[in-house]
Amino acid sequence: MRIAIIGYGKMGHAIERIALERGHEIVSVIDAGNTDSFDSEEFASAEAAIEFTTPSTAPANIMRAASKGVPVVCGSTGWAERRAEVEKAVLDAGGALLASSNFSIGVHVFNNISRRLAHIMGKLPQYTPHLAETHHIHKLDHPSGTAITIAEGIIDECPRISGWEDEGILWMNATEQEQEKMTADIARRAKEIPSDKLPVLALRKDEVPGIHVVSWESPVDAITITHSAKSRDGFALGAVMAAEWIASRKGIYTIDQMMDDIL
Ligand SMILES: NC(=O)C1=CN([C@@H]2O[C@H](COP(=O)(O)OP(=O)(O)OC[C@H]3O[C@@H](n4cnc5c(N)ncnc54)[C@H](O)[C@@H]3O)[C@@H](O)[C@H]2O)C=CC1
Ligand SMILES: O=C(O)C1=N[C@H](C(=O)O)C[C@H](O)C1
Repeated sequence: MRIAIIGYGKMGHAIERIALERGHEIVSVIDAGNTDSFDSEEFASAEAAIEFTTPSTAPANIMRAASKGVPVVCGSTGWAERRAEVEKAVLDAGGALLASSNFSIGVHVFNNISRRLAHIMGKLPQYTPHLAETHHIHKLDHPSGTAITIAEGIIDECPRISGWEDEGILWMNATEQEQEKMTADIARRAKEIPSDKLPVLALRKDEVPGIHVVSWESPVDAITITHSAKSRDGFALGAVMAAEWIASRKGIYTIDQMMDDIL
């Protein structure tokens, strides 16, 4: 099928490689310097566009692609507050959108396990939850979109957890002295987080593609589940599969709808 790539950074390059491996044609590549290509015939000829850019640019890109009649798969994170506006614009344009904080099949499995665990923990008040995410130092948003999605799953399933709270960010490439200060700030903030809130901690280190850790701790033990991405290929493969899935559809879809359909 004919695919347009919006955002030719780390994910855009991985998506291009995997889309070509799966026999697709890349008809248009749009990055910050050539956004006028949205108006090109090549872009309009795409059967789906895959958007991985930045929190501030994703909403306009999705709406622009939808206005050209191209179904959109969006992996950009950090724009949740504009979701309703974007979805309305896509529906008004008669378009299609599947936006997800994480396209990896493994994260989909992990999230289901985390939800099940949270459901069980609803009956075990001695366990306190914690969520930590680790990503590369270039990441613009925190906590990660995936962490927010996992947190929302825990909140849905465990009645005594009514929300999540940002515990802070720890830059692990900082000097020892800076790290000590950040750790002290995080510890101070952690003490202020009420027991009905899930603390979410962000760590930034080197080129880590993405690690998410959910733990439930009681006075006598701890249960910990981890998803660790080995590269960006799992995210890129899921995004290309999502483009294949959405090409013939109209409307707003979730990753769960797609995964339930294909798995
Ligand atoms: N949903 C998922 O599975 C995943 C989501 N992400 C998210 O995807 C986004 C991109 O991640 P990376 O590729 O690692 O970032 P990156 O920084 O390597 O690439 C972003 C690209 O977008 C381009 N860009 C900026 N403004 C633009 C505009 N107005 N139009 C078109 N292109 C524009 C930049 O020039 C850059 O090439 C981030 O929000 C990240 O959190 C990343 C990995 C997996
Ligand atoms: O910025 C990244 O790299 C990633 N972002 C997504 C997120 O915010 O959850 C998905 C993945 O963890 C990598």
